[in-house]
Amino acid sequence: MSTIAAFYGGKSILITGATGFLGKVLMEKLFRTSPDLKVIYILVRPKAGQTLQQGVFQILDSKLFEKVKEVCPNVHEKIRAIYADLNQNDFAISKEDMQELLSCTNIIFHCAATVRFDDTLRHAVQLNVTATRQLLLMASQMPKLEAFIHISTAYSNCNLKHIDEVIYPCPVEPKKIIDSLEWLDDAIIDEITPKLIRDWPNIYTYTKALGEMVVQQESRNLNIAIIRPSIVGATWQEPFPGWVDNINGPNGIIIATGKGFLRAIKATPMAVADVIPVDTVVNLMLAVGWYTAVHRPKSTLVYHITSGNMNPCNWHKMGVQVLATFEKIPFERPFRRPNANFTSNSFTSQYWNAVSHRAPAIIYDCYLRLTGRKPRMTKLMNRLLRTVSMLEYFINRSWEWSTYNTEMLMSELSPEDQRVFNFDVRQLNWLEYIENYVLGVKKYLLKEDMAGIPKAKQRLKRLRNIHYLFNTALFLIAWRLLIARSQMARNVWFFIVSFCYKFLSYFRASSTLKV
Ligand SMILES: CCCCCCCCCCCCCCCCCCCCCCCCCCCC(=O)SCCNC(=O)CCNC(=O)[C@H](O)C(C)(C)COP(=O)(O)OP(=O)(O)OC[C@H]1O[C@@H](n2cnc3c(N)ncnc32)[C@H](O)[C@@H]1OP(=O)(O)O
Ligand SMILES: NC(=O)C1=CN([C@@H]2O[C@H](COP(=O)(O)OP(=O)(O)OC[C@H]3O[C@@H](n4cnc5c(N)ncnc54)[C@H](OP(=O)(O)O)[C@@H]3O)[C@@H](O)[C@H]2O)C=CC1
Repeated sequence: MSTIAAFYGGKSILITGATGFLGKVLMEKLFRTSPDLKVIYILVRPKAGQTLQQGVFQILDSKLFEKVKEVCPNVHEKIRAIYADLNQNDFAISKEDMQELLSCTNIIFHCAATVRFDDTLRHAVQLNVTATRQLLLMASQMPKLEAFIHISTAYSNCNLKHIDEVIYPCPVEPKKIIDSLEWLDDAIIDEITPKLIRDWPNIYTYTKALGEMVVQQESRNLNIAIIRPSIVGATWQEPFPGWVDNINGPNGIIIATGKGFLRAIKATPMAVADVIPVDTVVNLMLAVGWYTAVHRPKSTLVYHITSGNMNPCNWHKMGVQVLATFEKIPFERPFRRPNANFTSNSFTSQYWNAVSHRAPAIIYDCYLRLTGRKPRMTKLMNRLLRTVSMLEYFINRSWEWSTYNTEMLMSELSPEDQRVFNFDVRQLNWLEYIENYVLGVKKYLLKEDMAGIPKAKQRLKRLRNIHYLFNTALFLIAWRLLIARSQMARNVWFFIVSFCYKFLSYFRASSTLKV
């Protein structure tokens, strides 16, 4: 029997961000390995036109929870959804619900966050910093609390090249920022944001760093641990390979490439693609929850869950395998044939954007106009290029994350726990993982049927022929224009034509002689 699975039996667990990508996989694993847990409280913000119960059923109806329903048929009775908005004071939780949470919770997993790179500083601080502070305050009033697990990101200190499993101080105290946001107006906040975030690439990573500082400062005598995953990708093994449910990070790029919208990207091919499967992250989270509660380390431990130092894969290898998978399993109705160029040069990148992205979009919009339809491709392309430009920072650099605490924890687990809660990324086969990832994007994100593959392959052939035809026509037009303007081009042209003519005459003469 797994010690970790047994530990969660009979426990009341509070999860924030349970409706998100990581939160759902966490709940699934908890129910599957510890079906005898008492209850999972989830803090859910109200959604228009949906009751809390409908929201829970929607989550449980997903394919992700199919196995759970077999091992834990009464799973819906063990989820207690609580109305909460982490942007509000006291999270807008009712008095009764708050009382229940305070008196019953044993373990907290704090996953909720805004992961948008372009959020306003006010909103990102509210969610990633102030809400964390408020949750810690709540935690300090929970008599039965055994562990508080805070989910941060490996990029919270991405302004450094080598990152240790420690909490780094931020230049400005989180409390000062929280206080000043109360009285500063939005226009001034926008103005000072670049000065505040300094060498962090975006508001998201900056506010996650502030969130960690808050955890350190407000930890009181709680048992706390911080987990820092790198780029969280589709499931590797559990409950089945390839599960994804949002377009963040690589997912959107895989769709844009597979659909033929994105054909070049400014990336450093040899930079480490530090993707980490979501089930690996969840296994570490559960192991950390157990270790923190049972072993009660004296200080707040930080755990890195990254792939680069143990089993590195670079963007070149990842890109080549993604493209190879599109050959076998193409996406339906692509705009152009998937192809991609990596370039680390700004000038070449702009050239590709003009030739491979903007020009085809303009041509397609002209076609839509001519056929009486509303043009839309240029707008879509501009939004995509804006998104890609925001991700570029992360695909043009490599970082080194130390993983002493994560390795220490691995060595503390029994062989059974190492198997059930496997977070040893050295066993990951990248080629297999990437293929399943792309397949998962097709099935679970795009909801495409595998029966459509032959038709998609036919369409790709047609697109290839159109591509060749278009390039030949373009070449001939360019050549014709060149001939009209340059004596040298004319001479070359006449030389080639007369050479071909002589060759053909010789060939005809020699074949006539043979007869
Ligand atoms: C040398 C030779 C090599 C040969 C081979 C070459 C092959 C190359 C081919 C490439 C194959 C693919 C391989 C994978 C490459 C992957 C690159 C991946 C980069 C990953 C970087 C991740 C960085 C992670 C850092 C930190 C990790 C974390 O801690 S948290 C999670 C990260 N958070 C996010 O990812 C959120 C980012 N998103 C946002 O902030 C917002 O979405 C936005 C600001 C980018 C856009 O916001 P907007 O207001 O416009 O609205 P929104 O509704 O959100 O979306 C608008 C449109 O944009 C599309 N969209 C959104 N996200 C993505 C995305 N990631 N990729 C692509 N498209 C995206 C979305 O569909 C919307 O489209 P429309 O509705 O049609 O307008
Ligand atoms: N995905 C990744 O690549 C990485 C993620 N992380 C970290 O992992 C954690 C989870 O990320 P992930 O699951 O990918 O993110 P998602 O965006 O998928 O999920 C975010 C969750 O937070 C909830 N949330 C947002 N705002 C509020 C609010 N005001 N009140 C209540 N709940 C709210 C969302 O609820 P709703 O469903 O209502 O929107 C959702 O459940 C985050 O802390 C993130 O920083 C770290 C590294 C990489």
